[in-house]
Amino acid sequence: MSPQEVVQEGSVKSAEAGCIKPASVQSRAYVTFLAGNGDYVKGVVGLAKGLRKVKSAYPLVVAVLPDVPEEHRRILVSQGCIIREIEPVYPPQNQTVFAMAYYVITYSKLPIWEFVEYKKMIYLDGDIQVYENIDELFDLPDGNLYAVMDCFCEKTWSHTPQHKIGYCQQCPDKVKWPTHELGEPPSLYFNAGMFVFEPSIQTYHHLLSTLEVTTPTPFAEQDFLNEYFRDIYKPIPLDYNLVLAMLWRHPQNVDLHQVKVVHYCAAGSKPWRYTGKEENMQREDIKNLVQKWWDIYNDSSLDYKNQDGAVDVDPFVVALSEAGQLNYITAPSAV
Ligand SMILES: O=c1ccn([C@@H]2O[C@H](COP(=O)(O)OP(=O)(O)O[C@H]3O[C@H](CO)[C@H](O)[C@H](O)[C@H]3O)[C@@H](O)[C@H]2O)c(=O)[nH]1
Ligand SMILES: O[C@H]1[C@H](O)[C@@H](O)[C@H](O)[C@@H](O)[C@H]1O
Ligand SMILES: [Mn+2]
Repeated sequence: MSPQEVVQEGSVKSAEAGCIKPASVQSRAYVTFLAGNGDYVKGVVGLAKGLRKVKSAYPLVVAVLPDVPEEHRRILVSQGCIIREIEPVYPPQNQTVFAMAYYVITYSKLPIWEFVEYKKMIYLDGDIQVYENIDELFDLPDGNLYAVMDCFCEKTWSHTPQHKIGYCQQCPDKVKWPTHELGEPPSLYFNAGMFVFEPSIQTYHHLLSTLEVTTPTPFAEQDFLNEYFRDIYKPIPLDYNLVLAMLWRHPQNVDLHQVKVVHYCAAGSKPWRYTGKEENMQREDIKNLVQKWWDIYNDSSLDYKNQDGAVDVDPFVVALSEAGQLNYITAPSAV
């Protein structure tokens, strides 16, 4: 039997466990985003293997831009991922200087709202690793966007009033927000490398039409999503997206033993590019976390083909998947 099975009305049969899951549970997936022909594909392979290691019950969908080469798509399918090609989304023309020049491509994350064959999804950046099962987040009440609060202390934030006065929402009592001079403190702000959301075509169209009249800002789609979802944003514990700078900026807020998800976003921390030369990269905790990522990436027992019950992927299914035609077909559970 092929691992991919067509969703029948109401329920789906899992090839691995042979059990019937209600449609409401089956229509859940993790989703990540991949652009270009560079090395981020390694991050996504690591993520697929990490989700498998923690026995996540849901597949990993990879939203790929047209510039992701065939070879990379094949690698991802062979790791049990579902490939969905998306069209790029561009911000309006502007002179904006992004915090990182390449953040211009992260607006292309927005088409994941079109994946309405899933009722609920958890978005994860390709530079994230999942060390404990987080499937429970799918059970959070509908109607909100859930994510972890960001930290404003790194240099990338130096353009903001928060950074300039030393205020951070992670530690709001350390330097108090000067309400007398600046009015109300800024709304809670999430890191957009991880969030729980509900796909919706209506929301997608509204996101695009709003983007057309929104001036780009340094944190690109992260700023945009924060503004757009301001009223329904609900913070979740930082264990679900440890932004690495928290380790040296707010160590009192972090208990590494509790952390389930690590986001290798600090400068120099992407495991597949790690040299140890950048600031803070010689810390023992960072070296351990980079090693932990490699341990999963290099563990061949976590390759999809080596999983009990996994079947070699049918090349025809691969081709269809690459063409973006498999919207209504599920991947095996646990990616
Ligand atoms: O060449 C690239 C660059 C990025 N990506 C994808 O885009 C994601 C975002 O890039 P980074 O993870 O390098 O960026 P940061 O973690 O520093 O960025 C943070 O800020 C960004 C824009 O402000 C986005 O919101 C991003 O999701 C958020 O985690 C990557 O994980 C990856 O999934 C690629 O596929 N190829
Ligand atoms: O999303 C960005 C990014 O992940 C940065 O690397 C980090 O410094 C941030 O605080 C942030 O907002
Ligand atoms: Mn990231």
